[in-house]
Amino acid sequence: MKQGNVREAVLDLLLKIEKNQAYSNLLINDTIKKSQLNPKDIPLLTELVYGTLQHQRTLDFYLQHFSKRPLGKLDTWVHILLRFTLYQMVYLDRIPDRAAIHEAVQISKKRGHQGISGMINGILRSIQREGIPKTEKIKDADERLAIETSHPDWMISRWIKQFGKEKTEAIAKANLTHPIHSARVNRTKTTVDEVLQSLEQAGIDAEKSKQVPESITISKGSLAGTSAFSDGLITIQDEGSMLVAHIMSPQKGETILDACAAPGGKSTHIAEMMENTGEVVSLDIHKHKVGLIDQQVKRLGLKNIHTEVMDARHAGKKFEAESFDRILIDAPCSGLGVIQRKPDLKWTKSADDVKRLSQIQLAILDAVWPLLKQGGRLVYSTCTVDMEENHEVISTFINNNDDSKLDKDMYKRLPDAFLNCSGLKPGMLQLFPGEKGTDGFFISSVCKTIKGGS
Ligand SMILES: C[S@@+](CC[C@H](N)C(=O)[O-])C[C@H]1O[C@@H](n2cnc3c(N)ncnc32)[C@H](O)[C@@H]1O
Repeated sequence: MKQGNVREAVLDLLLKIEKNQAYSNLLINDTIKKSQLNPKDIPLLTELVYGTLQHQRTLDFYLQHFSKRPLGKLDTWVHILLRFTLYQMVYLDRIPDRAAIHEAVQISKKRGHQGISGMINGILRSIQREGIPKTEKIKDADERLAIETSHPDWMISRWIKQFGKEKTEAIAKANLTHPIHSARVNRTKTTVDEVLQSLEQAGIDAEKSKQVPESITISKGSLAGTSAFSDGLITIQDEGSMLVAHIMSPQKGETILDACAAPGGKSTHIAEMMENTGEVVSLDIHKHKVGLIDQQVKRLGLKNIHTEVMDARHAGKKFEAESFDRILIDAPCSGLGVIQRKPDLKWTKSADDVKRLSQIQLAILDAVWPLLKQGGRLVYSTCTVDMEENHEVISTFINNNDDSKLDKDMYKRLPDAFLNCSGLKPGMLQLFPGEKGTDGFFISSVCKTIKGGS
């Protein structure tokens, strides 16, 4: 397949993402599976789709200087074609500008009339001649940061208010870099060294993590088709997520509730730590997602996970009060910590989503709390960087429940590498993108006091 066709696939994908608000990662995987694309073209397709989504606002700032019409008035396909062609010109050194422009003009001739291809050619040639405009002229410093790092204003102002300017700049810049790929070794079946040997034979570059004992980091190659993956020796998982099971610290034979469990990354980690003893009850509100947990349980050869389709807010109807030793709520959230992997979240999420989600998070906490044994531990986590969904949800919950208290010893169960995290507070850890090479992630541990005890 010629490169021109790859770019047409990119245009179709970006149009679908823009119009249907479909998730980029799901759509790309689906397109790759269904299309006849030459495997050699897939890295370019992925780079153009993710890169354009990631740098969308900066690209629009540049384009607006050269377009006579407001960008919002252009046909969507024209706007998107300009965006991803400019992405190649600004960010991809290996593609000559004239080649990128030529491809854009060819596509525009197929899709539109002569006038449109002339306009596209005109805008792109002007940028090629004059260079991109400077952002220094943007007077408002917060708006400049938002445009330079391609984030919406509301997100940048929120982070500045919550974490300060310096931290916000670090988060926003880290969001533009490539995420680190890591995987968890299933120590019920094998060891880290054995997995590394097997991956080396499969041509994958991987090494032991310096941060989490059961983690390996991958610098080259895809794990999906390897025997280590199909034989259930590894699970692809970010190291921030791996910390959850460490903070839970489940003991052999315990009964654990994972209230929002699909696709099962953390349930399976907990079950592995319990070495196939006890029981992990894994709930999810969506039936098809519970099927995904079942697939992972089978692949990993685990015997101690029981799955059920259930809205965690109704768990009290099915399970007895004080019946679980530990509970995990890995809550539905805005996902602002995984922008490196899902850049479209910047353009689809809003401050209203954060508010709505924080109410659901609190409702789930309230519903499952009675199910925790006295003296037990509840771990709450999200993959977001936002105080309203994180610190505030936990503080509100603790204020409303006299038998709850922050677990001040939580840090003792963290691997040493995380003890100097800037977001570590008593009973709470906010991981920021870029700080420890993990996703932006939040974990809090809450203890249930024993009646009549302290
Ligand atoms: C962040 S994801 C969980 C990821 C999972 N813990 C893992 O590590 O693979 C949140 C999950 O909560 C589920 N969910 C949303 N609302 C729920 C509810 N009211 N009750 C139970 N599950 C819910 C979603 O379907 C989603 O699968």
